[in-house]
Amino acid sequence: MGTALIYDEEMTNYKLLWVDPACKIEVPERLTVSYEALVESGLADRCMSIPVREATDADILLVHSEDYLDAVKTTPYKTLEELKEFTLQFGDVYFHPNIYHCAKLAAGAALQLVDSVLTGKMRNGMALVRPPGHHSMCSAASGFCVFNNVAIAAKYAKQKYGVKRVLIVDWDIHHGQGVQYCFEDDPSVLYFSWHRYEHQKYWPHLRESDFDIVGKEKGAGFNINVPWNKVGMQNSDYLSVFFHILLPVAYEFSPDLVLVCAGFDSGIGDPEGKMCATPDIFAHLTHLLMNLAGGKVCAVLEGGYNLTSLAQSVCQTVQTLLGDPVPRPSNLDGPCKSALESLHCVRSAHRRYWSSIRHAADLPSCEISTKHIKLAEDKLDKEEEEKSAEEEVWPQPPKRVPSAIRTAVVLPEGVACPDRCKCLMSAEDPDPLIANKFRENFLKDADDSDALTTLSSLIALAERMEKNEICSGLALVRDISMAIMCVIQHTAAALSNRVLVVCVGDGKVPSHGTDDGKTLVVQFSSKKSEEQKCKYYIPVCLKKGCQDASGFMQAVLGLLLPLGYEYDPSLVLLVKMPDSGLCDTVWKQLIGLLQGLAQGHTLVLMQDVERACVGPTASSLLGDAAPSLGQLHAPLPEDVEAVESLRHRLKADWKLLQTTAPETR
Ligand SMILES: NCCCNCCCCCC(=O)CS
Ligand SMILES: [Zn+2]
Repeated sequence: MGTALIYDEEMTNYKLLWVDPACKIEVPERLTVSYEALVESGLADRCMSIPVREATDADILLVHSEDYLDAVKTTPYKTLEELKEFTLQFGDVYFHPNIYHCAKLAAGAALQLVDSVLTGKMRNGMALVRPPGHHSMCSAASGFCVFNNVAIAAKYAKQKYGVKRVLIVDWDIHHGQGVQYCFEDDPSVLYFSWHRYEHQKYWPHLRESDFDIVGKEKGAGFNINVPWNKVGMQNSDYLSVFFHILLPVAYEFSPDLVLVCAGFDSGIGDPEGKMCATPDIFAHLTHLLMNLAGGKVCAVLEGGYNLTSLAQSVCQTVQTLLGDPVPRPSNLDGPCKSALESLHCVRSAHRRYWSSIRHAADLPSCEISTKHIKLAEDKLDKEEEEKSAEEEVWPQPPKRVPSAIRTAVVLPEGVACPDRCKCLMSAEDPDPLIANKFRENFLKDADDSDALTTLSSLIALAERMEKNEICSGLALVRDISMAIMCVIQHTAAALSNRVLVVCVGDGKVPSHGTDDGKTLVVQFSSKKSEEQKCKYYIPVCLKKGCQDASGFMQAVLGLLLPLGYEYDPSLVLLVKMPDSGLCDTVWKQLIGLLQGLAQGHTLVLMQDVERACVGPTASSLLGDAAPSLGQLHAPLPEDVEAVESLRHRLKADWKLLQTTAPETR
């Protein structure tokens, strides 16, 4: 199954017909530059183009009132003066004779995308639409939005396909208040939004956009607001919120469908957002969502007003939906103080609803109250306009060239090569020099020619991954620790290399290279390790080892991913120790998530008895979405304690582990 792309140039055929400074940025070119960038980069051709359709009245009435729909229906026949008059009843939006038609196409595009994914025709997809939707409400247009495309899509998915739980991730820089109002008492739709807020000083200046608004009645806990109280937020800030709020809750919620209010005004250079996150961050945000709901992710364009930044961010998102490896997360230097305060506030507001963040520290009541400096809005907006917007510049996103071979395997005799994989067995005798080195350093039994063959194939695989000829690999070996040593020593030889070694299960893991940081070892096991712990050797002791999905996933999302992203390895060596107790679905989730690192260069080592695991492992390495884990129960208190105490001990060295602002004395 492929990636759907839904776009129709008819949606460019409306624009602002009068002077209105607040609306002048919402131009037809937003859509043309996005689509043309996809065509130019060859990404459009790799997608399946799905036609738009007009949303029907019934579709629109899933969210909007009849009065509102009837009123909007009159706009095509209005004169310019009547359109201006009609517009005055709403805020920061404009009407045009053709905008009703385009609004029906935008909503219809989202529904076509949902149909393609929920019928199983497509794996995931993106709809490039305007007008955007997330600000529009039951009976009102707002913030350039006429119909709430994503809210309609969520209602439609539940009604037509019986979808039980929908996750809406709104990474646009504005609060989608229309979505919040639509689902605030609905526990079947989890709405997550971050947004520029500045303690209510920023548009739309709503008290209900703050972190303490969590949803109503049965919907309490299913509305997550992350206010950014300063501009200039960077990649680290966004990733920290994913690792420590969105992902733990999303995995606990276990959605059947993920809808993204994909606004790119949260990217660098945008005049509205004034943030500093670079376009490649959207590759990571998309990737981190792609193992939820069995990969059923539907992204619908919302905002984005810097045409360069917008086009690059759209390409980063679509290329990730297509399954291409994501760029390395360069120089993440940890979340800023203001982001940590927001993180702390949101986690403490939601800890009572979600067991995955139950342990979050409570808010000291005095601090960080939701300061509402209600200043005169027009004064503020004017201030905003006056400041000269210095042109932001940022580097081109790195080229993301998929390897010729996605996954290669090194298997013992008699183990079938999984389909879509390349089997590597060095037929010719290994280079005598290397063979001797192996004999001296690794082989217990010098004449063990099998081991020699396996090791030389393994190194050949690692070398071809380094050259990006092969993206990921899987090897079945008899002696796991020998294989680990061999790969680490080989890889460490190249100066710029850093290897993240992730071990699941008990067993001795070589600590070679952890003293100088060339290697970072994270081992999940049920045994306390007596090994001296240092910054680069992190044993994670879980009560049931890797058998309890909740505890394990909490450790992966809140500990392993932040560490891995901050460490930014060139290779991930993922080792499944014998009898790790890890079930296939959790194993596949782990493989899927770790491919966000090292441009997807994941090398999996398993004991040669694990033949049954070759197929499932290969499937995940090939980019197939991992099956959903189902709703996760509360992690064991011991596991929460273990992960929390590790995080507290390590956060001085690893800034992405922080979830609260450092004590300000
Ligand atoms: N520049 C400061 C004034 C704020 N103007 C807000 C205009 C509505 C934005 C809505 C939007 O972008 C949809 S994603
Ligand atoms: Zn926006």
